[in-house]
Amino acid sequence: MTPAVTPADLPASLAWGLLLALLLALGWLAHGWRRARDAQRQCEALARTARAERAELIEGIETLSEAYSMFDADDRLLIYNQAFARLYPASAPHWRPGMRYEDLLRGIIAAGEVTPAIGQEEAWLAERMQMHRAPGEPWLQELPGNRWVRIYERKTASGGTIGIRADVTELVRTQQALQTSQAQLRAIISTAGVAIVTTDAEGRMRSANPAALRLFGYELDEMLGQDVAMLMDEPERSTHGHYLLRFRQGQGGQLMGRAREFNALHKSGRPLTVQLSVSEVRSEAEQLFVAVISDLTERKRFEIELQHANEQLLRLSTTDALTELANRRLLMQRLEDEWRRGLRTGAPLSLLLVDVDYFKLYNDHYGHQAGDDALVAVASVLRNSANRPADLVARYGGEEFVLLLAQTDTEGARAVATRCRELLAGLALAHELSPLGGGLLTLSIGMVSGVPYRGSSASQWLAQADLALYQAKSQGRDRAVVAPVFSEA
Ligand SMILES: Nc1nc2c(ncn2[C@@H]2O[C@H](COP(=O)(O)OP(=O)(O)OP(=O)(O)O)[C@@H](O)[C@H]2O)c(=O)[nH]1
Repeated sequence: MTPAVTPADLPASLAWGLLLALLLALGWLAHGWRRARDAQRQCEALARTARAERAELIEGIETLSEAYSMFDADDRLLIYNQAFARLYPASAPHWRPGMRYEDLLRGIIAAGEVTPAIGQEEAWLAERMQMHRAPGEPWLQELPGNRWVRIYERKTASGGTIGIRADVTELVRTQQALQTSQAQLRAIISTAGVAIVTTDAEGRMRSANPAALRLFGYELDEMLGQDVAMLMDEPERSTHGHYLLRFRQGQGGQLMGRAREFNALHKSGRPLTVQLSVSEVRSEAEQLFVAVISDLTERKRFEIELQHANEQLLRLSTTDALTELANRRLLMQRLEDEWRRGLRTGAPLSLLLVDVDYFKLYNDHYGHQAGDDALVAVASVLRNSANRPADLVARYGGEEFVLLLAQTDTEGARAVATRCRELLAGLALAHELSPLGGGLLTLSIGMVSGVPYRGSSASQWLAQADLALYQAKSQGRDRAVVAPVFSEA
């Protein structure tokens, strides 16, 4: 049996050697422990830094108004902000870090959160994944409720994908409203009955609606880019350039927005009367003029015809058909007018009531047609006897006539009466059955002259003329008698 060796049996040098080795081992262990502890501390510090940086990153992306998402090179979800989750609220609660983009997308599609995917889910997914793998230009995605996001994706250096989504609903809706109103405007312009021509600030035509092409007779390409003066007739054609220049210099412009008549020109050279109204449309980019033009040519022609017809009607309603003298209606109007004027001004007025003598006998003897001819001849004599502009010769009825002589006193009236009888005598119209004037047609005239006064009236005055005529008849006819009703002027 081998006896046990005790330290006391070892030589002293070996003991010292062992002790040294032990001390060295202890030192080495202590060093290793310190290194391990330092490494652990470093790791903890790095982890803290990483957590702090991630927290800062999250804080940073949460401050973005846009939705933010990031997927790694394996297309697994790394990080996203709440704005991204708010865009797809139904599927977002199921998102987990590390989930694949395709699965996230399937969740969105299944929840019906992308409008164009509804009803064609697989096809849309395939197309969307292709875009996601090779992102290009930003694009618009429609979400339910006519909401819109603008999506921009790009690849990171490590092969991941960053997605930025901006809610552009308001912008898109504004554009939609604008497009709707533009479409409405286009429809109105193209179907409008009035011509609408737009020009730039230099007067070059930018657009013309179908009514404008019809009105002016041009094709659209013959008008576009041309000076709008080609549609104008003189004098507007020559002055338009100057007017436009002055308008651009801030002078003139008084015609803007006001409808006015305008001389236009058809392609054929035919003049057109149009109504023109021009408005200025000024944006930051440019200045345009919009002209609304309606054709007045037909209306103008119709107006002239109507005016002629009205004049004709007025003439007919105030003219005696046989003699073409004023009729009784016009006489009574003028008599009232002159009466009132005389009251106001104190001017004298005369009235001659003229009657053909023995006209019944004339008719009976020569026939009614000859009687008509004789009345026409008498009318002509009377007309020639009273030829001042203010005189009025009227057929009062039957074979009776009235001469209304404004601003004429008794002497003037007598002179006119004498002229009537002499002119008729000059015609020497035979009236074989008349016992007067050597078998010629003669006239009896009752006259009234004076200044109208209050308390009397035009009709009383006419009655006095009738009385004077009656006296002329009873005194033997073929004469003129003055009624003593007014103070002689
Ligand atoms: N041809 C024709 N005759 C007319 C017209 N208007 C009235 N007369 C006629 O004129 C005649 C007027 O006759 P009276 O009123 O008796 O008067 P008179 O025969 O002229 O006799 P005194 O006036 O007394 O001299 C009638 O025979 C009417 O028929 C007309 O438009 N044409």
